[in-house]
Amino acid sequence: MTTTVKPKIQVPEKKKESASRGSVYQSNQLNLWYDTNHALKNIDLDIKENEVTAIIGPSGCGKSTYIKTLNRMTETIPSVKTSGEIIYRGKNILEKGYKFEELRTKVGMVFQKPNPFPKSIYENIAYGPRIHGIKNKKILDQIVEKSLRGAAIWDEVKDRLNENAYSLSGGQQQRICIARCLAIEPDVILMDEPTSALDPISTLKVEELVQELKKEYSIIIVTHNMQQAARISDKTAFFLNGEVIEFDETDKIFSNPSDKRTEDYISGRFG
Ligand SMILES: Nc1ncnc2c1ncn2[C@@H]1O[C@H](COP(=O)(O)OP(=O)(O)OP(=O)(O)O)[C@@H](O)[C@H]1O
Repeated sequence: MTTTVKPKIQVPEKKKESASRGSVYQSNQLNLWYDTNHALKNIDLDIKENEVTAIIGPSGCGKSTYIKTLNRMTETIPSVKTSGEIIYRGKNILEKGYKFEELRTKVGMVFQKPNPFPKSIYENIAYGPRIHGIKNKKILDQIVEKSLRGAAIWDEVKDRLNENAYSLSGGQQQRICIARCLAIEPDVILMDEPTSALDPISTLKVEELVQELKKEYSIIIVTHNMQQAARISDKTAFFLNGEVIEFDETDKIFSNPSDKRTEDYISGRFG
Protein backbone atom coordinates (compact mmCIF):
# COMPACT_ATOMS: atom_id res chain seq x y z
CA MET A 1 0.00 0.00 0.00
CA THR A 2 1.35 3.42 -0.87
CA THR A 3 0.74 6.39 1.36
CA THR A 4 0.71 9.95 0.17
CA VAL A 5 1.31 12.89 2.41
CA LYS A 6 -1.63 15.27 2.36
CA PRO A 7 -0.79 18.96 2.06
CA LYS A 8 -0.62 20.35 5.59
CA ILE A 9 -0.29 23.97 4.65
CA GLN A 10 -1.71 25.66 1.58
CA VAL A 11 1.03 26.81 -0.77
CA PRO A 12 0.12 29.35 -3.46
CA GLU A 13 0.87 28.53 -7.09
CA LYS A 14 4.34 29.79 -7.92
CA LYS A 15 6.18 29.93 -11.17
CA LYS A 16 8.80 27.28 -11.51
CA GLU A 17 11.67 28.87 -13.34
CA SER A 18 14.23 28.20 -10.67
CA ALA A 19 16.54 25.98 -12.72
CA SER A 20 17.47 28.85 -15.02
CA ARG A 21 18.36 31.27 -12.21
CA GLY A 22 21.94 32.02 -11.17
CA SER A 23 23.24 31.31 -7.68
CA VAL A 24 23.63 34.13 -5.22
CA TYR A 25 25.03 32.07 -2.33
CA GLN A 26 26.41 28.56 -2.22
CA SER A 27 27.44 27.03 1.07
CA ASN A 28 29.69 24.05 0.63
CA GLN A 29 30.28 21.78 3.60
CA LEU A 30 29.89 24.74 5.93
CA ASN A 31 30.54 23.98 9.61
CA LEU A 32 30.39 26.36 12.54
CA TRP A 33 31.28 25.82 16.19
CA TYR A 34 30.65 28.02 19.23
CA ASP A 35 33.49 26.54 21.31
CA THR A 36 32.54 22.87 21.36
CA ASN A 37 28.93 23.42 20.29
CA HIS A 38 28.77 22.23 16.68
CA ALA A 39 25.98 24.59 15.56
CA LEU A 40 26.17 24.13 11.76
CA LYS A 41 27.03 20.75 10.28
CA ASN A 42 28.14 20.28 6.69
CA ILE A 43 25.63 22.73 5.24
CA ASP A 44 25.31 22.49 1.47
CA LEU A 45 22.83 25.01 0.09
CA ASP A 46 22.55 26.62 -3.31
CA ILE A 47 20.51 29.80 -3.01
CA LYS A 48 19.19 31.24 -6.25
CA GLU A 49 18.82 34.88 -7.16
CA ASN A 50 15.44 36.61 -7.28
CA GLU A 51 13.89 33.95 -5.12
CA VAL A 52 12.68 33.96 -1.56
CA THR A 53 14.43 31.21 0.36
CA ALA A 54 12.95 30.36 3.75
CA ILE A 55 14.94 28.76 6.55
CA ILE A 56 12.69 26.87 8.96
CA GLY A 57 13.26 24.54 11.90
CA PRO A 58 12.80 24.27 15.65
CA SER A 59 14.40 26.60 18.17
CA GLY A 60 18.17 26.22 18.43
CA CYS A 61 18.59 24.35 15.13
CA GLY A 62 20.99 26.96 13.71
CA LYS A 63 18.73 29.15 11.53
CA SER A 64 19.96 32.50 12.88
CA THR A 65 23.54 31.30 13.00
CA TYR A 66 23.33 30.32 9.34
CA ILE A 67 21.84 33.61 8.13
CA LYS A 68 24.34 35.62 10.19
CA THR A 69 27.21 33.63 8.72
CA LEU A 70 26.10 34.74 5.25
CA ASN A 71 26.87 38.30 6.33
CA ARG A 72 29.94 37.31 8.37
CA MET A 73 28.24 38.57 11.51
CA THR A 74 29.29 35.54 13.56
CA GLU A 75 33.00 36.20 13.17
CA THR A 76 32.93 38.92 15.82
CA ILE A 77 32.17 36.22 18.42
CA PRO A 78 35.57 35.05 19.76
CA SER A 79 34.52 31.42 20.32
CA VAL A 80 33.33 30.93 16.73
CA LYS A 81 35.23 28.67 14.33
CA THR A 82 34.15 27.82 10.82
CA SER A 83 35.18 25.44 8.07
CA GLY A 84 33.96 24.98 4.52
CA GLU A 85 32.95 27.67 2.06
CA ILE A 86 30.32 30.30 1.53
CA ILE A 87 30.49 31.38 -2.06
CA TYR A 88 28.81 34.72 -2.66
CA ARG A 89 28.65 35.67 -6.33
CA GLY A 90 31.58 33.40 -7.11
CA LYS A 91 33.90 34.37 -4.21
CA ASN A 92 34.45 32.57 -0.91
CA ILE A 93 33.56 35.16 1.73
CA LEU A 94 35.23 33.11 4.48
CA GLU A 95 38.61 33.21 2.77
CA LYS A 96 41.31 35.44 4.24
CA GLY A 97 41.68 38.50 2.08
CA TYR A 98 38.04 38.65 1.01
CA LYS A 99 36.99 42.29 0.92
CA PHE A 100 34.51 42.38 3.75
CA GLU A 101 33.36 45.91 2.86
CA GLU A 102 32.11 44.56 -0.46
CA LEU A 103 29.70 42.32 1.40
CA ARG A 104 28.46 45.19 3.56
CA THR A 105 27.36 47.17 0.51
CA LYS A 106 25.73 44.19 -1.19
CA VAL A 107 23.94 42.45 1.64
CA GLY A 108 21.26 44.13 3.73
CA MET A 109 19.97 42.71 6.98
CA VAL A 110 16.62 43.04 8.71
CA PHE A 111 16.34 41.80 12.28
CA GLN A 112 13.60 40.36 14.43
CA LYS A 113 13.06 43.56 16.35
CA PRO A 114 12.81 46.74 14.28
CA ASN A 115 15.99 48.69 15.02
CA PRO A 116 15.78 52.14 13.42
CA PHE A 117 18.39 54.69 14.44
CA PRO A 118 17.18 57.29 16.98
CA LYS A 119 17.06 59.85 14.19
CA SER A 120 14.49 61.26 11.80
CA ILE A 121 12.82 59.02 9.23
CA TYR A 122 14.76 60.87 6.53
CA GLU A 123 18.12 60.43 8.27
CA ASN A 124 17.50 56.71 8.80
CA ILE A 125 17.36 56.22 5.05
CA ALA A 126 19.98 58.79 4.02
CA TYR A 127 22.56 57.47 6.49
CA GLY A 128 23.84 54.54 4.38
CA PRO A 129 24.13 56.44 1.09
CA ARG A 130 25.93 59.27 2.96
CA ILE A 131 28.43 56.80 4.38
CA HIS A 132 28.99 55.67 0.81
CA GLY A 133 29.90 59.20 -0.16
CA ILE A 134 26.65 60.67 -1.52
CA LYS A 135 26.39 64.25 -0.27
CA ASN A 136 24.16 65.94 -2.83
CA LYS A 137 20.86 66.79 -1.12
CA LYS A 138 18.79 66.35 -4.28
CA ILE A 139 20.19 62.88 -4.89
CA LEU A 140 19.70 61.95 -1.24
CA ASP A 141 16.08 63.16 -1.44
CA GLN A 142 15.53 60.93 -4.45
CA ILE A 143 17.10 57.92 -2.74
CA VAL A 144 14.98 58.48 0.37
CA GLU A 145 11.77 58.66 -1.65
CA LYS A 146 12.63 55.67 -3.84
CA SER A 147 13.61 53.53 -0.84
CA LEU A 148 10.50 54.44 1.15
CA ARG A 149 8.35 53.73 -1.89
CA GLY A 150 10.19 50.43 -2.38
CA ALA A 151 9.40 49.48 1.20
CA ALA A 152 5.73 50.41 0.71
CA ILE A 153 5.74 53.10 3.38
CA TRP A 154 6.16 56.34 1.43
CA ASP A 155 2.48 57.32 1.57
CA GLU A 156 2.40 56.81 5.33
CA VAL A 157 5.48 58.92 6.10
CA LYS A 158 5.97 61.42 3.25
CA ASP A 159 4.58 64.29 5.33
CA ARG A 160 6.58 63.47 8.44
CA LEU A 161 10.07 62.75 7.18
CA ASN A 162 11.63 64.90 9.89
CA GLU A 163 9.92 63.08 12.73
CA ASN A 164 11.87 60.62 14.81
CA ALA A 165 11.54 57.07 13.45
CA TYR A 166 10.64 55.94 16.97
CA SER A 167 7.33 57.78 16.61
CA LEU A 168 6.20 55.12 14.12
CA SER A 169 4.43 51.85 14.94
CA GLY A 170 6.47 48.64 15.13
CA GLY A 171 5.28 47.53 11.69
CA GLN A 172 6.13 50.91 10.18
CA GLN A 173 9.54 50.87 11.89
CA GLN A 174 10.25 47.47 10.34
CA ARG A 175 9.42 48.83 6.88
CA ILE A 176 11.73 51.81 7.62
CA CYS A 177 14.46 49.25 8.35
CA ILE A 178 13.70 47.54 5.04
CA ALA A 179 13.81 50.94 3.28
CA ARG A 180 17.17 51.57 4.97
CA CYS A 181 18.42 48.33 3.38
CA LEU A 182 17.08 49.32 -0.04
CA ALA A 183 18.84 52.70 0.13
CA ILE A 184 22.23 51.02 -0.30
CA GLU A 185 20.90 49.16 -3.37
CA PRO A 186 21.77 45.72 -2.05
CA ASP A 187 21.91 42.51 -4.01
CA VAL A 188 20.58 40.33 -1.20
CA ILE A 189 18.34 40.99 1.79
CA LEU A 190 18.73 38.72 4.81
CA MET A 191 15.75 38.71 7.15
CA ASP A 192 15.90 37.09 10.59
CA GLU A 193 12.31 36.55 11.75
CA PRO A 194 11.33 40.02 10.51
CA THR A 195 7.66 39.76 11.48
CA SER A 196 7.83 37.95 14.79
CA ALA A 197 7.42 41.21 16.75
CA LEU A 198 4.63 42.52 14.49
CA ASP A 199 0.84 42.38 14.59
CA PRO A 200 -1.02 40.40 11.86
CA ILE A 201 -1.73 43.43 9.63
CA SER A 202 1.88 44.65 9.71
CA THR A 203 3.00 41.05 9.12
CA LEU A 204 0.83 40.87 6.02
CA LYS A 205 2.28 44.15 4.74
CA VAL A 206 5.84 42.90 5.19
CA GLU A 207 4.94 39.59 3.52
CA GLU A 208 3.43 41.40 0.51
CA LEU A 209 6.51 43.57 0.39
CA VAL A 210 8.82 40.54 0.33
CA GLN A 211 6.89 39.20 -2.67
CA GLU A 212 7.33 42.50 -4.44
CA LEU A 213 11.02 42.87 -3.53
CA LYS A 214 12.06 39.50 -4.91
CA LYS A 215 11.61 40.88 -8.44
CA GLU A 216 14.75 42.92 -7.82
CA TYR A 217 16.49 41.27 -4.88
CA SER A 218 17.33 37.83 -3.56
CA ILE A 219 15.79 37.27 -0.15
CA ILE A 220 16.69 34.79 2.55
CA ILE A 221 14.28 34.73 5.45
CA VAL A 222 14.44 32.88 8.75
CA THR A 223 10.99 32.20 10.08
CA HIS A 224 9.51 30.03 12.78
CA ASN A 225 6.13 30.55 11.12
CA MET A 226 5.54 27.71 8.69
CA GLN A 227 2.44 29.30 7.16
CA GLN A 228 4.58 32.31 6.38
CA ALA A 229 7.28 30.18 4.74
CA ALA A 230 4.59 28.46 2.67
CA ARG A 231 2.97 31.75 1.66
CA ILE A 232 5.99 33.72 0.61
CA SER A 233 8.95 31.50 -0.24
CA ASP A 234 9.96 29.72 -3.41
CA LYS A 235 12.39 27.35 -1.68
CA THR A 236 12.51 26.12 1.87
CA ALA A 237 15.40 24.65 3.83
CA PHE A 238 14.46 22.62 6.89
CA PHE A 239 17.17 22.72 9.57
CA LEU A 240 17.37 20.32 12.51
CA ASN A 241 20.19 20.14 15.08
CA GLY A 242 22.50 22.17 12.85
CA GLU A 243 21.91 20.06 9.74
CA VAL A 244 19.92 20.71 6.59
CA ILE A 245 17.48 17.83 6.53
CA GLU A 246 15.74 18.87 3.35
CA PHE A 247 15.99 21.72 0.86
CA ASP A 248 13.51 21.93 -1.98
CA GLU A 249 10.72 23.83 -3.68
CA THR A 250 8.42 25.16 -0.96
CA ASP A 251 5.36 23.38 -2.35
CA LYS A 252 7.25 20.06 -2.32
CA ILE A 253 8.42 20.58 1.28
CA PHE A 254 4.90 21.37 2.48
CA SER A 255 2.94 18.86 0.41
CA ASN A 256 5.22 15.90 -0.12
CA PRO A 257 8.44 16.11 1.90
CA SER A 258 11.04 13.42 1.27
CA ASP A 259 12.22 13.05 4.85
CA LYS A 260 10.09 11.76 7.72
CA ARG A 261 11.61 14.39 10.04
CA THR A 262 10.43 17.20 7.74
CA GLU A 263 6.99 15.63 7.61
CA ASP A 264 6.89 15.39 11.42
CA TYR A 265 7.99 19.01 11.83
CA ILE A 266 5.58 20.54 9.34
CA SER A 267 2.71 18.50 10.78
CA GLY A 268 3.48 19.99 14.17
CA ARG A 269 4.61 16.72 15.76
CA PHE A 270 7.59 18.51 17.30
CA GLY A 271 9.20 21.95 17.46
N1 LIG B 1 26.40 33.92 20.41
C1 LIG B 1 26.35 32.61 20.70
N2 LIG B 1 27.28 32.06 21.53
C2 LIG B 1 27.25 30.75 21.82
N3 LIG B 1 26.35 29.88 21.33
C3 LIG B 1 25.40 30.36 20.50
C4 LIG B 1 25.35 31.75 20.15
N4 LIG B 1 24.30 31.94 19.30
C5 LIG B 1 23.73 30.74 19.14
N5 LIG B 1 24.38 29.78 19.86
C6 LIG B 1 24.05 28.35 19.91
O1 LIG B 1 24.02 27.83 18.58
C7 LIG B 1 22.93 26.94 18.41
C8 LIG B 1 22.04 27.46 17.28
O2 LIG B 1 21.43 28.68 17.70
P1 LIG B 1 20.64 29.63 16.70
O3 LIG B 1 20.32 30.89 17.42
O4 LIG B 1 21.37 29.71 15.42
O5 LIG B 1 19.31 28.77 16.48
P2 LIG B 1 17.89 29.19 15.86
O6 LIG B 1 17.44 28.04 15.04
O7 LIG B 1 18.01 30.49 15.18
O8 LIG B 1 17.00 29.30 17.16
P3 LIG B 1 15.72 30.25 17.49
O9 LIG B 1 14.61 29.81 16.57
O10 LIG B 1 15.42 29.92 18.93
O11 LIG B 1 16.14 31.68 17.29
C9 LIG B 1 22.22 26.84 19.75
O12 LIG B 1 22.75 25.71 20.42
C10 LIG B 1 22.65 28.12 20.46
O13 LIG B 1 22.68 27.94 21.85
